[in-house]
Amino acid sequence: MTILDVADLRASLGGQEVLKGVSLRVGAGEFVGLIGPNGAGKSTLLRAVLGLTRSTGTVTIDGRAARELNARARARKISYLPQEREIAWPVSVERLVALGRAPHLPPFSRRSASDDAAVREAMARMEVGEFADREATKLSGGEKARVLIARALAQGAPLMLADEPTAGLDPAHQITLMRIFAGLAQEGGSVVACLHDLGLAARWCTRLVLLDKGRIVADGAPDEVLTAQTLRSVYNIEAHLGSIDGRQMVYPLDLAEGVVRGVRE
Ligand SMILES: Nc1ncnc2c1ncn2[C@@H]1O[C@H](COP(=O)(O)OP(=O)(O)OP(=O)(O)O)[C@@H](O)[C@H]1O
Repeated sequence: MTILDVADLRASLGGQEVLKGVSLRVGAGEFVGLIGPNGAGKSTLLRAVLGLTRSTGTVTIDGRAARELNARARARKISYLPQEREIAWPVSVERLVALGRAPHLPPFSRRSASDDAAVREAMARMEVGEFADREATKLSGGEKARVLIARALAQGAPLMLADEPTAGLDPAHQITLMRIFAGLAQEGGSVVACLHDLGLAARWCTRLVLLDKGRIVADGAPDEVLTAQTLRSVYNIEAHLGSIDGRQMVYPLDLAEGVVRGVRE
């Protein structure tokens, strides 16, 4: 079942065409890592899917044209974790996570028991329960990131779009998050996450989509996408490639034109 269908998406920012005809289908059960160098257009692609950046082409979400969905209906279909981790309001962590349930609540109604359960579960998953009563603006950068991820998880939409979700997280919480996203996919959900850590992307994603200069240049299983040649031509790096437990392993070593001593492909 296709949850997201993007066809010939084009977007321009500051007079430059940033997305140059991107087409992508994401099915239930997929954990897609959207990778590519800085400025490739990854965030713009997520924002265009959400209707936050003007674009041409078509976006279909769970069988319905995205343009026909109002903001609430869209938020029931897509959880979004933006790249910016600013928290504007001095509310408690628990209240902030609970905002994730807002698209599910009829106007002026209180949260139901199942909303409360979703909030508790999301907080437990991201291990933010211990600071439930603290003011969210006063947390550390990584703690704020975990709270915002918990809010996106509480939203409980079938599609999660996450922009650099592991940024600012310590290694244990990065792995926790990748496990959670892999778990969402295994339960039949879909995740598209912009990632710069190719090691995490290779290990946990079921599929990688490599964007470069506004175009998809590779799309497939991690070991098909992360080849020595693509790493050189798109990222300008040499990397050690291998496999652990049958999954692709990537360790960036040096710039492609740099001298890499003692390592042979
Ligand atoms: N508001 C804007 N006005 C003008 N140009 C913009 C704007 N936002 C983004 N861009 C440009 O569009 C291009 C794509 O940006 P985008 O943020 O989508 O890239 P990205 O792949 O997410 O990069 P990164 O990995 O650095 O986050 C970049 O060249 C960027 O400078």
